[in-house]
Amino acid sequence: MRRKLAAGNWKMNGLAAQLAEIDALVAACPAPGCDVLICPPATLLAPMAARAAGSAVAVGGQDCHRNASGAHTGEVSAEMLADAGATAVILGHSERRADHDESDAAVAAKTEAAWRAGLLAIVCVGETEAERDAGQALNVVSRQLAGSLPEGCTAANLVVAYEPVWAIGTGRTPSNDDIAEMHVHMRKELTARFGEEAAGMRLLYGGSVKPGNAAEIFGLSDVDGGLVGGASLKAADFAGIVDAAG
Ligand SMILES: O=C[C@H](O)COP(=O)(O)O
Repeated sequence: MRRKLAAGNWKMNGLAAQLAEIDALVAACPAPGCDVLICPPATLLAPMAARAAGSAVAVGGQDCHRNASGAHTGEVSAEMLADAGATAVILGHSERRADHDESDAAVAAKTEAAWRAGLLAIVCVGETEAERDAGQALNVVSRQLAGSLPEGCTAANLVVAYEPVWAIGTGRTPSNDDIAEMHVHMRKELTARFGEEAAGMRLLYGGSVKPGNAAEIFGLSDVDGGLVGGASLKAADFAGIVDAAG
């Protein structure tokens, strides 16, 4: 039985004043029925981890460099994330693939870096609207999985997040049938490559998840929780999504 995961991605949002939302989330989720993770901007990681210490809310990073340290101005390593209190890191988000030209190979290298630092890697995949319209969604995700996942993926070190690019921040979501089809497809691909281990890997859906649609989406075949952007910024909204996952 896979324990569901409700993961929040604050993206480039949040100043110190917003740490009050973590206090509220911790108070609202004393004993959640799923794993709960918030990935703030790097500037808030350490203070957020300190405030969430001892609670059911874990914190994670939004990206990491492939190297542990060195002359890479502006970058943050997986070791630094772990040092700041992170237990997980989002990798290969479509915004990073688009804004920073991250290739599948770069995402695979970052995944290995995350493991080196003891972090859970949450690897994102997903098609554009043009790719879906062209009937290529399954193929695109297969290709991304093949290139972005290194050897050695296990249920304990990997989560895959399916985020159709056109559903992110738009209020639009695929049909339930399309979400289920993709998740079943991903499980099949992961099983072909990683064998029985794939049965325990958690597959998240992301893209316009809200308290109002979370329970329905999380109830679909092979959907093991969500990666949530906008609706993770307010504790009241995210607590509703945590409830839906539990
Ligand atoms: O990482 C989160 C996703 O990009 C989803 O964002 P959203 O919930 O604001 O659509």
